[in-house]
Amino acid sequence: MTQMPDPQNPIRIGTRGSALALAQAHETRDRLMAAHGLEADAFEIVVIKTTGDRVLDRPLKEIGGKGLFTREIEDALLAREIDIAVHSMKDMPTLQPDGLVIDCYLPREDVRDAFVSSQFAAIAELPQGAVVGSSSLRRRAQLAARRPDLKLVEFRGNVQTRLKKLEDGVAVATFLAMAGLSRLGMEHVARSAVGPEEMLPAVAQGCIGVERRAADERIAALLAAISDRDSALRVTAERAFLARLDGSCQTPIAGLAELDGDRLRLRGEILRPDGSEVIAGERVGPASDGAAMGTDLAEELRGQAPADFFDWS
Ligand SMILES: NCc1[nH]cc(CCC(=O)O)c1CC(=O)O
Repeated sequence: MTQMPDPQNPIRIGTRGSALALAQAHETRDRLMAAHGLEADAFEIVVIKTTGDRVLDRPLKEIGGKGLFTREIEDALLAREIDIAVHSMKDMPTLQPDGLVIDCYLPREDVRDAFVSSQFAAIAELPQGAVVGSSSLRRRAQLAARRPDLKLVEFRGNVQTRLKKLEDGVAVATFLAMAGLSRLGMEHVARSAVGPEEMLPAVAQGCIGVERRAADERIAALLAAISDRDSALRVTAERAFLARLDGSCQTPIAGLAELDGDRLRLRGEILRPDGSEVIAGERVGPASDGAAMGTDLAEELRGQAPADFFDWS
């Protein structure tokens, strides 16, 4: 029989310390409590600082390397300092270290980006030459592709920091994930949601994934009860697409899978960082073929990309 957690031997949930990360860790804990009839004292939330949290003064692409927001948390899992790790799947490398797996995905939040501005209601309203803040390679490239007139400035930091920069007039608009805002109870900050036709979201945007030690059967059984099948199917397709394209985190990539019954529609897009070229495509097929569709779509887009498309240096 599976040994249930108790206050003497709590399940240790590893997470980053940002307000959003903590909200996601609490959501995971609450779902586990509800699924297994446990009290909050059966869990302990362990905050772990990552390189991405520490280095705030440089653009992410300069700090470079994969797993900027995840490596220290995975190390803690492997060292048995925590039992599960809660992640924004958007920030996760496509491969997990030996000994770790992610096979639990929570029901997905809104996948769209939010347009945030006190003066303007949507991208189309931005005047010629307006200054927009974003440090996301994808959002910057997508915006530049649509609106080459806009001026883009770096905008690092958590939601509160970025809103403060807007207030201070560093830029007139920025973008945040709708999912992050709604998990923080800050939906009101979004002036409008940007549809996937206008801005295809990042792979796995809005999806929380729970990582564990592959050999930990007790935790596997606990997590199975809260794993969402639709999220898993969609994120599997999107991450297969990403995995086949990836390499550096220097290539702007977007991808979104949606389910209609058992049919999965996967859209994908790669861009030049300056938005001067966008290569997009889609696949539709049975949901169980998501991974193959992702790989296949990635191959198609790679096939259309000029030889220099993936070297940015
Ligand atoms: N890169 C940071 C990050 N990772 C996940 C989210 C939002 C929540 C999500 O997409 O699940 C954010 C912030 C943002 O893009 O506004």
